[in-house]
Amino acid sequence: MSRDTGALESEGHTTVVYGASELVVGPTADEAASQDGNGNRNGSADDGATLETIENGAFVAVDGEVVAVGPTDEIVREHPPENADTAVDASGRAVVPGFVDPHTHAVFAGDRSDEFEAKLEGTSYQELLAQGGGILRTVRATREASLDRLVENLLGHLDVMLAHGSTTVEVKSGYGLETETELRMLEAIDAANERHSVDLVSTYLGAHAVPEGADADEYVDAVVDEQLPAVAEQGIARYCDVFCEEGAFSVDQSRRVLEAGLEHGLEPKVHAEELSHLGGTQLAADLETASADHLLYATREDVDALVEAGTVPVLLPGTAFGLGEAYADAETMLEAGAPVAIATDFNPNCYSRSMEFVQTLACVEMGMTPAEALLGATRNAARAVGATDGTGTLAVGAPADALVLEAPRYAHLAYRFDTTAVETVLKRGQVVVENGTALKEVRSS
Ligand SMILES: N=CN[C@@H](CCC(=O)O)C(=O)O
Ligand SMILES: [Zn+2]
Repeated sequence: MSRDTGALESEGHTTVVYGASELVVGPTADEAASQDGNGNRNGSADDGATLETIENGAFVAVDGEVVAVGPTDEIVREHPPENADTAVDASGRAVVPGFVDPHTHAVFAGDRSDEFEAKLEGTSYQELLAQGGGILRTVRATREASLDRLVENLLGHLDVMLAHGSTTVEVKSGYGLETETELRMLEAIDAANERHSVDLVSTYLGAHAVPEGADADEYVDAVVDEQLPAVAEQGIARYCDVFCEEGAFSVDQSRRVLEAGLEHGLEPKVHAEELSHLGGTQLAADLETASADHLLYATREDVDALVEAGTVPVLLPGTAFGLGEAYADAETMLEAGAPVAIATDFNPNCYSRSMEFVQTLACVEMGMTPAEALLGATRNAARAVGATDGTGTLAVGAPADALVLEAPRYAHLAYRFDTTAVETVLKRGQVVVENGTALKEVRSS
């Protein structure tokens, strides 16, 4: 993740956001200090107790970094809004940290809307894949797409994500399944990160599917011997991920890929227990991966292993929603003390770019509270992508990535499921979305 790229120059810039009916700073101090920091399940049952909020709150940022947070009267006395380069009157509005979307496949080409219709008629996700559809179909379209096309597609998605409050987004490769296209996807992510004010975290996912006509073991050889060294040489991926699933990669094959990634300096992540229980979660715990993602079929033992390993469970309720599957057991994870994160999983099989909708699903379908969902979309999501600089909070020292809601309470994020509740987005202390519309400064050429 790069903080000095994108369209924004923040040197010397001062920002004051004041008058917020509810300013969400982040998790309560105790939780932030604790190992789990998951919210209310181990402590108070009071929803609001999980987040530090300030009534009539304000914050100040200098050079895109929060330098003061507190009650508006105290803050504006020291930092009069009229002296600031950016001043936002948030009266009657909740202000929350910008969302971190820690799991997306947002760079791709092609259209799979007809597969949605096939699924409605009863064809399963795995059947589509076995017929050369699904991921393999997007692979064919992505291999044919130029770098410029992929960058433009991704920038368009980032505009939508930003307007829905995502200020940091993880993006995976995985629709190339050969060196040239995997590198082109990672280059597209790198180029979009340079040009767009959303911060991107880049993940290499060469082991996303077995290419058509290939043998899985031989393909793993190609990932380990050819793709990974080439990706590492370019230095444009932070993480290495693998789809550990029947019909994709076994636990042993997944381990080979992730261990080879580690040798090349890429931190591991796993798509685990999405469509069946295969053992990817135990592998994640064994390798102490940054995150284990999906977890629809994870057992209590798996969850305990994740907690022990300090691996963040990333839940993707949009995928279960789209596939009509049962949801991951978030409540068991929270009760076990796991710092549950949530993500869109935006991809051609899960067409949602909205972390707000994900918060609604987290609450309505997975039994999370609005506070747990917001923590999952901010601080815990930041942990899943290794952002340890305060991203996902508005505490002093954190990047000043903030959302002003067209609503008086943060609970509206999960409560509403119509249009966006996000009115204004600040990235590193500068307004990049106003009245729900991305400003042209969001992108550079
Ligand atoms: N499950 C594997 N990968 C994606 C889906 C990608 C696709 O269907 O194109 C996921 O995380 O949901
Ligand atoms: Zn995924």
